[in-house]
Amino acid sequence: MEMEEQRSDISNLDDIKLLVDSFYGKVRQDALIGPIFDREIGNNWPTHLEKMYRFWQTILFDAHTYNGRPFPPHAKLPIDKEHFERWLTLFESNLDAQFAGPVTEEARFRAHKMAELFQIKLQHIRQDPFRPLL
Ligand code: HEM
Repeated sequence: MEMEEQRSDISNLDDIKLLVDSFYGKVRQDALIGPIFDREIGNNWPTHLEKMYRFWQTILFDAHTYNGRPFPPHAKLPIDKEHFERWLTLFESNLDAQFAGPVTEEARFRAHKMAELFQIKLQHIRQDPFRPLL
């Protein structure tokens, strides 16, 4: 007999930790974007992961544990369309391998929106670095 698929939705902080840890585990192994993260983050992975738990907790559960500004750390990175596409591919395959449901769909939607917004902002600064960012 075939096993029924039993993915449940993202429903608590432990789920978010699992999502974030497994995603960045894959990111670090990726030949295209892994080195960019590792060069910037160096020994600060635990801090970055903590920040990302808070970020997703704030977005998905309306728990206001993140109050940073997501864009500035990306402003000077050598990232383009292909890097964002890879980021999203890894994010979605990792997401779908573990979770399913409305909160999962919200995570997918927000990841795409942020990637889109970051690319618009990057294009804007690269056109004219002296124009104010925000
Ligand atoms: C290839 C694309 C990307 C690269 C290379 C990248 C890389 C980075 C790096 C190096 C940092 C700074 C880490 C640190 O020093 O703590 C960072 C922070 C962050 N990234 Fe990305 N990122 C990418 C795409 C995205 C996307 C699509 C999202 C959308 C969810 C995102 C969300 C964030 C957030 C929320 C922070 C923390 C900002 C803060 O408060 O300091 N990133 N990212």
